[in-house]
Amino acid sequence: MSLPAELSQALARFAALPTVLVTTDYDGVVAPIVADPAAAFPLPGTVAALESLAGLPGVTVALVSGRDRATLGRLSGAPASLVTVGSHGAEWDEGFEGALTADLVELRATVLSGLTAIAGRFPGAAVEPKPLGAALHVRNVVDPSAGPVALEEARRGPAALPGVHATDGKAVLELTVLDASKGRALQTLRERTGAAAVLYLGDDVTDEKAFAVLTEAEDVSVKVGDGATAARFRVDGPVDARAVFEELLALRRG
Ligand SMILES: O=P(O)(O)OC[C@H]1O[C@H](O[C@H]2O[C@H](CO)[C@@H](O)[C@H](O)[C@H]2O)[C@H](O)[C@@H](O)[C@@H]1O
Repeated sequence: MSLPAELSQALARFAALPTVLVTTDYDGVVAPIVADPAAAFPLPGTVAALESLAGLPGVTVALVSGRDRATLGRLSGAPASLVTVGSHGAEWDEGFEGALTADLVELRATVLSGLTAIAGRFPGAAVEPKPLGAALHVRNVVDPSAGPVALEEARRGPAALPGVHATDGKAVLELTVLDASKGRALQTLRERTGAAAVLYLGDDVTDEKAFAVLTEAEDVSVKVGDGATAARFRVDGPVDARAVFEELLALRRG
């Protein structure tokens, strides 16, 4: 598989830097999009390439996902050498980015029950509980015209509660009680590693916050799939994303 020439050139410049941070979204990039969120497993070879990159001097690799961190670890099978950041940037190895107070725990329970009630009225809808909130999935709603109606009910209901943060995704509305940003997560990782440049691949609207902070000269932002984006480069899907990691690995190994 050959990548766009300009992307390959950017990867070559990136690979030549002393310290780099390789980051990626999970669903839609490492794992192809599938109907069942619990069955979204990595494309063969992608995690192996990331693990090999993480084993090279001067390279840090991180998965930055909307998934809760435990699920991200389980589904991805990521080895300990990969940093994992969950809940759209709010969930780290050391805990949440912010305090989950008793009030927020109660608010999270309200959000979960509100979304569950809505899902119960739309056959095929499902709720994915997360430590900081929940996601309402409508990909499998039986009546295709009903999915947007369910999402709109959620927007006008639980999403409108004070203190609730809503994020749109692919056939999903995610509600959290702590504000989170993949962009902030990348900035934190950049500071912690002292990396000269950051690579990030993402496929969804939430990834735009990550692309927005990749403003250094040798940063490389790659949109995976269709849709408006601020990323500098675009590839078609997870197979191409794997090719990006494999090409970077070959370049870095020299
Ligand atoms: O930030 P990401 O790693 O991309 O995670 C975003 C959300 O991905 C998952 O939902 C999406 O993928 C599912 C599996 O392919 C698909 O069935 C669903 O329609 C998509 O919205 C995940 O379930 C969410 O928790 C993540 O936040």
